[in-house]
Amino acid sequence: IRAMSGSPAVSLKEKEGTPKGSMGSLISTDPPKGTRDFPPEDMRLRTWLFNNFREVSRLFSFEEVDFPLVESEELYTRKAGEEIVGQLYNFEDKGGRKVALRPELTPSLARLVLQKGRAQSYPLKWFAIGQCWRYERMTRGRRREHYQWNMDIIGVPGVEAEAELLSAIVTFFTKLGITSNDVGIKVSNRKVLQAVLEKFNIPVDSFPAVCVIVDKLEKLPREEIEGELDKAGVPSNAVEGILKALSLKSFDDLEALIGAQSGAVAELKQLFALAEGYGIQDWLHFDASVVRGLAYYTGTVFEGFDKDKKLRAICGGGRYDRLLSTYGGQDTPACGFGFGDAVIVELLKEKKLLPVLPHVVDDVVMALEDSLRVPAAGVAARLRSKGRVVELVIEKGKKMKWVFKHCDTLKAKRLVLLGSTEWDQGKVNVKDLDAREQTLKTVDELIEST
Ligand SMILES: CC(=O)Nc1cnc2ccccc2c1
Repeated sequence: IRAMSGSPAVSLKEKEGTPKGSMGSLISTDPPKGTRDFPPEDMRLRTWLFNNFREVSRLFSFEEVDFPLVESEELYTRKAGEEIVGQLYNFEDKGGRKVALRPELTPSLARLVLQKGRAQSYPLKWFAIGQCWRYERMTRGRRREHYQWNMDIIGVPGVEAEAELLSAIVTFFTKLGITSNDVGIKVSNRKVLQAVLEKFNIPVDSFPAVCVIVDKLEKLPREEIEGELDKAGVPSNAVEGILKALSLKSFDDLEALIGAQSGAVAELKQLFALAEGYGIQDWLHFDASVVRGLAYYTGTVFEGFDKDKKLRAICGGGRYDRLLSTYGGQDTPACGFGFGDAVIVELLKEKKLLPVLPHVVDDVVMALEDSLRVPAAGVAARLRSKGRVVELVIEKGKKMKWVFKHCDTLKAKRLVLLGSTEWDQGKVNVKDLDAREQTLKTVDELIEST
């Protein structure tokens, strides 16, 4: 798009050496800061990844749903100090509505569940793949958008739901060639922290904020965490208890701290027993330090991590039994996960598991003279109606050397040439590029042989 010369509509970055088109200087061709374009090769990888997301969701009998990218800001105005809320990509629209580009998909899913109400037969097993946004002021150079795959189960109070979700995640990793030597899933339960806060008589409504704070334990210095806990109303003697609880390594330690009758222990034991049934136990690791950074989790929490510890969390999720009631709806048990499109690609690169995805066609069709372009279009149309991927050469003046190179790039299986000598006999020249044979065929014979 060339900015009109004279008074440009867009702010032009007049850099010397900016190529000058006929109408004026070039606008920036970069996408907005923190966002990506998907040119063909990158789009093929994204499509491949999303097709795997969809295939696993299908195997687990989940149904696809979708929602608008823009949502009312009130869906995300949680007060627990979450980073994702602090970086809301929000604005006021021309109708004065306070809206935001969604930073995650779960609130939209909860809204849709509430909208559909009990008209749905529970449990609901829904999945979505959607772009999520954040606005980071600091030029940390981090991305401002990514795509997330979400799977959610609504209406199942037991950990059978979490077990299904964990099995789906493992199925996905396995499908891509990732093993339990490469990746693990840390599993814990926020009821551990809840029990500790109760022991120190810390008010229940500070629970979400405390979770958001302690989720940063491995990212911020200890004194900063303690300062934030203090501001959240956690007495200093409780801090020790909290940190101790988060460092526990076994169910026995857990029972010793919060008692064998605690919900957390029972749920975790049952979840790990179910995992044995799925055969995914090698992937799961109890780790009390996992809390996740979203305020609304209430029970099981989990996150996928790479065992080389080079990358950020690959995916994450948990149980959020109170989210629907915070939106004024009926309390409904729910759990789900989010799986981003960025870290997984870094992991596949690390493990040399990135697929090679050339742009592949079946047949290349070319008229050797302009006078044969019309019949060539007919040949292409008939091949396409048989489901063949056809690249019809529509450029002018291409020679044989060029078209063979083009077939090689496209990994074409056949080259169909229309030349007047053969065409006068009603034939086309069919080159089988794999078998390196060529035959003259009528178009009918060509179509039949496809
Ligand atoms: C690695 C990466 O791209 N993370 C990322 C990128 N964009 C986001 C946008 C919204 C919420 C979380 C996000 C997370």
